[in-house]
Amino acid sequence: MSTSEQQDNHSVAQQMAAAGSFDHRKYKAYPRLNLTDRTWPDQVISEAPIWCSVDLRDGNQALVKPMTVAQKVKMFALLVKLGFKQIEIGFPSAAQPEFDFARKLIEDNLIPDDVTIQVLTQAREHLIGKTFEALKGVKRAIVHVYNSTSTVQREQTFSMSQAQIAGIAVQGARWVQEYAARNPNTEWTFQYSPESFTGTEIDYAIEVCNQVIDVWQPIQGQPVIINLPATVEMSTPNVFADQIEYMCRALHQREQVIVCLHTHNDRGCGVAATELGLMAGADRVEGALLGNGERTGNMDLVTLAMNLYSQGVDPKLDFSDVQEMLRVCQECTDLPVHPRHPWVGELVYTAFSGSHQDAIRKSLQFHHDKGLAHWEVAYLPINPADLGRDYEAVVRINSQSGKGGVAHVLERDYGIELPKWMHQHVSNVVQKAAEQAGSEVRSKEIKALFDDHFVAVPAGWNLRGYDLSSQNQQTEATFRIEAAEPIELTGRGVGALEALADALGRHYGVAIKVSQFDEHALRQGTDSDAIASVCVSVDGVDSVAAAIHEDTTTANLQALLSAVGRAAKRVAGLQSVG
Ligand SMILES: CC(=O)SCCNC(=O)CCNC(=O)[C@H](O)C(C)(C)COP(=O)(O)OP(=O)(O)OC[C@H]1O[C@@H](n2cnc3c(N)ncnc32)[C@H](O)[C@@H]1OP(=O)(O)O
Ligand SMILES: CC(C)C(=O)C(=O)O
Repeated sequence: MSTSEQQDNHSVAQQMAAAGSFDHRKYKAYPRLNLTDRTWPDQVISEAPIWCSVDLRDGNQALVKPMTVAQKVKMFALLVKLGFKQIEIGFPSAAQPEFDFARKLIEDNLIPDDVTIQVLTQAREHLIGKTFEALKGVKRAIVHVYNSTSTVQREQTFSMSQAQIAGIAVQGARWVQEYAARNPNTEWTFQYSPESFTGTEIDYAIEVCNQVIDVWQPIQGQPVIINLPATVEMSTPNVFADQIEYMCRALHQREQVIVCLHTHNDRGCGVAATELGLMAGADRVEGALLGNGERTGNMDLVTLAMNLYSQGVDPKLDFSDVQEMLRVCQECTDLPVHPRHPWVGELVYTAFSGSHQDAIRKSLQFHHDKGLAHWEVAYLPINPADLGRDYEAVVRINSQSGKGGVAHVLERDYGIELPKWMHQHVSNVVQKAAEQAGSEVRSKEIKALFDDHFVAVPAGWNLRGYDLSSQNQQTEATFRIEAAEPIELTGRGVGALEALADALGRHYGVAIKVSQFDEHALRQGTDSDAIASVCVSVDGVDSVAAAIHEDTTTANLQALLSAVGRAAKRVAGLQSVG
């Protein structure tokens, strides 16, 4: 490219940037690391990493309204309850509430013996001094010092050379070491982050980290964490994993160094990058509940932990009471939770669509019948009940739903096991209501529709009583029916239903044939209640009804009577006689 072409391109880029035009040519591809002997793709995550929550620091610094001390105490208690053993509690040198919170935890003895607090500081002596002041008297703590090492920050923020920036890191490490030595009653762990690591030339990042490790000398027993942050997520997760594997190979005293990941979610892959980074050799993970944090957030601890859980790996965190976790997070951060948030959103175990509902219903039944050792249910990667969720949310009905879903709701909520031949009839009614409403049809409304359209006795078709006598498999019967004028009919057949069909057929001069019949005990209400469903053909016109009664025979007969009564508007013969 000629110099003038380059100038032209440059000025085009400047103009585009100034105009804010939507033009991808402003951006360039992230450089790949040429790691051809990578081993991470073959690794499997078989145990939980060391977790560290940064909700109270990275999460907090990203809030419109940072948490008050009281909110921080609440969040800290939640994190402890969830099982976090390492918790970054803030940046004590940044603001008085941050300092006060650290003091409160220590002075009020709020830190359980098995929990270690962590604090963040820049590599500046007065801030490090203040940080140690905030930690006075603590049993154990991780002091996390950072400075930015990226090309952009070196050139544009700090105007410093690589050596000068490495000098900040080394000096910061020395200060931390010196201040710690002045407080020997605390068990100290040191942590260093080459902040904006993903914007840093990888060999330079290695150089800086190794200089810090050389100051701290973990080999002499001093625990050291090297945290490799995707401060801004800039690449696909596989590129990040290559970087982590490369770093793990090159760090001094690797056996003594805990390698930690701290990913952000700018490209929406924070969790994926952390997972691949763990496969690439990292030991520890920092993140925030529900992915709170700067910009698009930190890596979501809940998602990562539940991803492990769903693979049969003990996450060493307890999310059995998700509702409580959501409540505290919302109270402390004032941020809503998306209904489709992985694993914990309100709608993530809900199927509205018909084919999903049908598969879930059959799969749950299969799982139950076979008593499978492992959870394998269509569309439900885990059992929602593990997170304290009930099954009501699993199938909800709108116009996208199908007959299987409607049947599922009636069975789940009311113990009504619709026979298969009835599914379509009931679904048609619910579908119409859903289309008219243009929204969800709730369980109670579905039950009301079922009652109105199938169970309610049509006026004039109420069974008042019956007498049966059976001989040689033939039943002779008398039925008392509350028609316009109460009537008494007699009939005969194999069983009571056939006898009633016979009686009605002869009375009205129509041909009545029972084509489908089903009956079962309801598990809800009194034990003896039965539900019967009948499909009859009256002069070739099909009609369906159901009846519920404590006496099974009454339920059967009433279902038949109601089905015939429902056909009355469509069959001439039924209208002409009382
Ligand atoms: C990616 C991350 O999340 S990193 C953590 C970010 N979190 C926060 O910043 C929240 C808390 N921070 C704060 O409240 C403030 O930044 C404080 C209290 C720490 C410092 O406040 P101030 O000194 O007033 O301001 P500020 O942060 O802008 O300081 C910038 C100076 O620090 C230097 N600096 C910035 N970061 C570092 C670092 N990590 N190590 C050493 N020096 C640093 C800059 O070069 C700049 O120097 P200059 O004044 O000579 O130009
Ligand atoms: C301080 C560092 C670890 C940080 O928060 C980041 O890089 O995102």
